[in-house]
Amino acid sequence: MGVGRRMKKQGPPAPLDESKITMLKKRKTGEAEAPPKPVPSKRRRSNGDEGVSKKEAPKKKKVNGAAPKAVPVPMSDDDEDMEDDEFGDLDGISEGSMDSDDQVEGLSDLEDGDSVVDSDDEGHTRGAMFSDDEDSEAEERLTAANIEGLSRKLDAEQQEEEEAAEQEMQEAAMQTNIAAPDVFSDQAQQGLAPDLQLLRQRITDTIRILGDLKTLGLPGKSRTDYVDLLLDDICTYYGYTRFLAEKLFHLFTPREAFAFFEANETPRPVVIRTNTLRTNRRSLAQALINRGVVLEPVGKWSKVGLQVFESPVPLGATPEYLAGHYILQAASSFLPVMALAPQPNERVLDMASAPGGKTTYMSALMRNTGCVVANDASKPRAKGLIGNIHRLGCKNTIVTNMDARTAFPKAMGGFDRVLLDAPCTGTGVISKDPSVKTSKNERDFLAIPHMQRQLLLAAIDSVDHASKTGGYVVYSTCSVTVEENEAVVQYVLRKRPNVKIVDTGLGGFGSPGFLSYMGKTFDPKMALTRRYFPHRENVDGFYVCKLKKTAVTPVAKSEDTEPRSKGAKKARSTSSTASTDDESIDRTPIVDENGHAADFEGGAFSSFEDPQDAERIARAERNRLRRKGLNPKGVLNKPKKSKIEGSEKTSETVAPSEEEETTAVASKKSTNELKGEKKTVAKEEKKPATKAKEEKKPATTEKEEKKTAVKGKAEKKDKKSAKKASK
Ligand SMILES: C[S@@+](CC[C@H](N)C(=O)[O-])C[C@H]1O[C@@H](n2cnc3c(N)ncnc32)[C@H](O)[C@@H]1O
Repeated sequence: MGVGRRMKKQGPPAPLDESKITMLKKRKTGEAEAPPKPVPSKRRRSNGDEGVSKKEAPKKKKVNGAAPKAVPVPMSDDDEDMEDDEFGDLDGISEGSMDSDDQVEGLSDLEDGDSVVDSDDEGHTRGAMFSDDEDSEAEERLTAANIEGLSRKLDAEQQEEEEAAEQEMQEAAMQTNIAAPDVFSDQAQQGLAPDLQLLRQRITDTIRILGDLKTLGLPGKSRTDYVDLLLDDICTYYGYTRFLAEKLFHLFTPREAFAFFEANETPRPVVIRTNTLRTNRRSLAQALINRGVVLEPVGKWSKVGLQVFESPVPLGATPEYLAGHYILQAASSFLPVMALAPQPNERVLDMASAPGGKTTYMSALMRNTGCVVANDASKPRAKGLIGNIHRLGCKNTIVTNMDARTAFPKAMGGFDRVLLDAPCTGTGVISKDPSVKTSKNERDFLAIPHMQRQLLLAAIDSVDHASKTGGYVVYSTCSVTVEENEAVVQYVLRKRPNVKIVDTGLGGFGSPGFLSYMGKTFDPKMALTRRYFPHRENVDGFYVCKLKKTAVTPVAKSEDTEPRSKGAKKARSTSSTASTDDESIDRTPIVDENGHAADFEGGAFSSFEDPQDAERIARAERNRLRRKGLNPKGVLNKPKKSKIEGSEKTSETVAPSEEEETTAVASKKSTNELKGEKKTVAKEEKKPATKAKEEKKPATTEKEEKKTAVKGKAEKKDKKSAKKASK
């Protein structure tokens, strides 16, 4: 982060939005309109900043007029303090704090039951950050050093608010004065370079019309016409492919979709996570403020996050960074770990862990006890993971480099908890990686969810359901699409009736998972899963689901007979109920919700055997042919040709061959990502039936070749004898 580069460009990012929690709190207490209660004196800050409202803060800056000053504060916290910080650092935040009378029953802080405080409450001093009853002097110095930067931030925030208000007023005026605009009138301009301002205007107009189509819609124009136009405009304005724009658009109302696309154009706040194995948040904040960094706690929901507004030094190269006191980590990626809640002395698996943001957080929560197996299939990425583990001082961590789909639970199983932070399309992090806008196609949305399903089944099978302390799996992605989230969870619920969705424990932060989408309904408990959006919570788009395993997964016969690794055996034998391999295998067939036995043919991992999948695959195939300029009906209805003879697919061969292709895409993708995994991929790509066909192929060809050779010789002889005769 350069010196104020981003600040100059676009002002500071808005603080992470906790309004959901706050609103809940207000609703519950009925205090929404009530003025802030006076804070008990022992919790008040003693630096004279009490009552400094957001608006007053900038005045102070003018009076002082000085740059953020380095105020040396002794780093006196001992180990005890470090633990304090992780689990209690925000206790007693000054102006924002409430005494016990104010605490809202049932609305506890996410980590330790503190009441949740609205950071936007009037009278709440934003400068009051690190208050601690025992150390108010240190806090005072710390706040004084940070106040200048915070003031600047507030200035910019205020300006932003004023601009937004003005824009809103203009829009409102437009809405009342102007009749419904004819958004189709300037379509003739298509083909010319788009006037972005006009385009944006048309986007907002179309959204407004869609909000009240009956009154504002033109006669003869349907909702679909308006949605089509809007999607075209969104693609042109923001640079998405039509395919992805449509997919994302349908997650929201048109108005909210616009907010989502807009939010993808601005970066999320820079956040760092305090490594409590090395320091505590207060000491870290103090050290960074001394370097001129402007920051504040990320929000009441985390005890270890710091949101950085401005830094005159690169955050990835400070002495504190090099000493492993913190890691740069998006706020939303704290959430899966918080949901997993690994406990000291547990055995935990992080299935796809590089570069280790979550692994190292788990290790810290476990206070370097127990064991974290951090796996990643990519060797280069695993190197980064090892670097972070060393830098942050994680001593309870083992790094493995395997394809988690096939390696677990064969190589190791019986874990107390498993985190699967799955590889995904990244539609939640478009602001970080805008290439997603154009690079993700239909094929990705088949292959990636397929891989996610395989990984999640493996995650479930790797957990010890009888763990005394755990038995949990957390599934997360940084994508917002339903295919990669609810649909994956729904699939594994069907395949593994021995798991159920449980509360993530992340409180009111985020939105509930979808209960239905595009005509498909999901498990009612899907509402317990959490979704996070850039435009709602000002964090990267994320999905978190927590599952509890309630019984052993039956193992396919082929797996039963396979020798287990020593690690897996040991894990099983140490699990609280299972003393031998045999005992740990529950042979009762697992049935799905329709009473059908779960299908474990061909191993614990399923392939595209679902009718739902087959349908999607067939659709993808038709689209592929269309893209090639072929008529799918013509091609697919052609009589079946043998695979050896031609590459063209017939209707009978579509589903299986697409399956192979999709698996190959998934495998190819992982091969690209994962060097050194080629052997596994090759094995998966070749199915026995295909193999057999291919093995036959040389024999057939040999025969044909011989025939041709004999034929050729005979023809030559004929020609020679004909020549002789003519002579
Ligand atoms: C979303 S990233 C993980 C980020 C990580 N959890 C963190 O917090 O730093 C997904 C990871 O999955 C890995 N991956 C992809 N396919 C995999 C597979 N089949 N088995 C294990 N890891 C895989 C990728 O290499 C990538 O590092």
